[in-house]
Amino acid sequence: MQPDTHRPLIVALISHLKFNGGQSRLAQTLQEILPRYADEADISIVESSVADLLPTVQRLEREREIDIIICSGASAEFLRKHVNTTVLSIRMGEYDLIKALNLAKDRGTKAGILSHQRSHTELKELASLLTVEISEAVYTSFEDARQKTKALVEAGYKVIIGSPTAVELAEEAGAVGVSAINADAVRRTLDDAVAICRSRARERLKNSRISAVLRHLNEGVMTVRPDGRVQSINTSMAALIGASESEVVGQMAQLVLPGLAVQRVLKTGTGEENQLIHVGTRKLAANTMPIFENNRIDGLIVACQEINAIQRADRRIRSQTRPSHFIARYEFDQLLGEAPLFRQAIHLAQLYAQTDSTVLITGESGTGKELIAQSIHNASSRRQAPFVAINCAAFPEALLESELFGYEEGAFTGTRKGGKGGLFEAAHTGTIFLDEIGDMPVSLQTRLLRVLQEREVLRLGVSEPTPINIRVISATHHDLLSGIAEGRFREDLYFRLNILRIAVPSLRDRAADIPIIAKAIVAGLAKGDSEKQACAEGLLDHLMPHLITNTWRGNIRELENIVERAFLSADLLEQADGLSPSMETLFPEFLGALPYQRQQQSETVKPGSLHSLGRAAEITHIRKTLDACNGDMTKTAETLGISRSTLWRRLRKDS
Ligand SMILES: Nc1ncnc2c1ncn2[C@@H]1O[C@H](COP(=O)(O)OP(=O)(O)OP(=O)(O)O)[C@@H](O)[C@H]1O
Repeated sequence: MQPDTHRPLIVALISHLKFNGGQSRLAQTLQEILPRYADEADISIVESSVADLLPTVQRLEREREIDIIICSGASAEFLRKHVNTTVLSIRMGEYDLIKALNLAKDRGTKAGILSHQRSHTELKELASLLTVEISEAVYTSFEDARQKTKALVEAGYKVIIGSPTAVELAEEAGAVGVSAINADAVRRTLDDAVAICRSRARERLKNSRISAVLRHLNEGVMTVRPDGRVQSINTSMAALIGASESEVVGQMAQLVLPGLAVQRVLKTGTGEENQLIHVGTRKLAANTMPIFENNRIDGLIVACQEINAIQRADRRIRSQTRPSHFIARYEFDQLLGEAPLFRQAIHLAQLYAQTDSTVLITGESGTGKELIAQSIHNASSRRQAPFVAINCAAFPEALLESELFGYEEGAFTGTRKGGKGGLFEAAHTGTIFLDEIGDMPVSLQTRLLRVLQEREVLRLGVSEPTPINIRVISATHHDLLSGIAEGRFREDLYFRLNILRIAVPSLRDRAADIPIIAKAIVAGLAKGDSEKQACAEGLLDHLMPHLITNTWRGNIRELENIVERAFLSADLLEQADGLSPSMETLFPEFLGALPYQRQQQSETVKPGSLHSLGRAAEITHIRKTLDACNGDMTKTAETLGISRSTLWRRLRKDS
């Protein structure tokens, strides 16, 4: 912002009926008081004949901008009508009048007072104090002043008090003129003029601050006068409408921004927000607000933004404020595995990433379905947008519904103030990953189908849908076709989801990858500690034959657990105090007397069988862990080393 370097110019104008070019007494006295204003303003004393008044001022105005002109009564009145510069009239004060009346008294005559426009009511009392007979005549123009002076003189008032012009008129009429406009009166008026200049400087500073703010706003701003015409625009608005300020100032705002609610807001005084208007090929959102001055509408302020810019900002803000769990961390090259079956699945996923179609990923739990979904998102054109994953098996139906669709405040008891957007809305412009889709309750499947068909989402308790732009990737370890046959899964939804399909092989089906993955997990855990790494790798070598047999039914999540255990146990087995645990105790699922073997899902468990006892012990353990974790499913799953969905499934089977 530029500093205010403006130095005000005040012109003290002394007018004379007859002016011969010399310097009047008043001008001389004024000259003496000028130094006191040196810090505030330039003051120029100008004398002129009444006849030359206007050309003189016009000449001065051409030379330099005049801030204020001060001059006496009728001259001030005359100038105000003809020039734009502010004109202050030098008024006689009571003290000036007393001095003038004293003079008249000394001359022993009645005194006539010529006042411009306003009569001095206090004069009568003053006159009685001074024992001078007075008569006041109020005039409005030079000619009027001349007539009134003449009349006073004819009525025996031989002293006429008034402005320098009145003095001349008195002398012209054969009376004595006494000027009531002395240096004091001019000084008072100069003080007023300087105060006005100061307040204008403050106003200018305020305005330049506001203009600086408006100039730097990205929003286009336009101010509109009460008559609906453009008063000003900032540079952003000029760019939006493709016209310069000088081209639009003074035009009807409605022509500049067609369809803008100018007249309506001026009439009602109620602002209108987010009005959609078209300027050429541009779509703008306009906010039109009334400006009130003393309770009256004094114009409008219009703020516009290009819709595209709003959407870009919205995307940027959303991505910056996106919770960390709405970000896909994995990329294809982070997925481990060389087995042809796995590589084929990845190749397919890479191809699908180039499209925007719905993908269904099938495979056993823990095979890496979510990682593949994340990698597809990160390789797709939506990579900058959110990746929102939800496990449909991990929530009770009502909670899953509100999580997915969101709700309006008051839609049900316990709603959050202001409502809450669901995950579909959170995934807008990005990808939603619906894990364990086969576990989604049928009622929600119907709502999901509507979202997929209409591409809009309806929050609970709301009738107005919100349009969304999302890619859907779903995953399941279930056989959805048997779900359809059993009435647990909607066939039409299956066809909607099953457009592109990826089958992720289980670890059993790519056993050759087990050592590769196990090694990578160890390296990750060792964090550069090569001794520890070698130790754990040695231990894993012992376990590897058991891991790669077809009897071990674990997938990568289970492999991670075992490798972590091996990594932590390697130290223990090294201890030479005879207390080190045996391999059998550490890895009972492979080496123990009662090996834990995962049951095939299809396998039925006969009550009373060894398996059913194992299941009962497992459930008891799960429940105990759940209690210890205060019901926190995530913590419980972590402690047990299983996924939330597996935990949920186990608990459901138990209930
Ligand atoms: N190819 C891979 N390379 C490295 N790690 C993998 C790979 N696939 C999966 N993982 C790891 O295995 C674990 C399980 O992966 P993920 O959650 O993607 O499986 P999922 O099939 O989605 O499981 P669920 O059906 O239980 O949700 C994760 O910790 C992941 O890091």
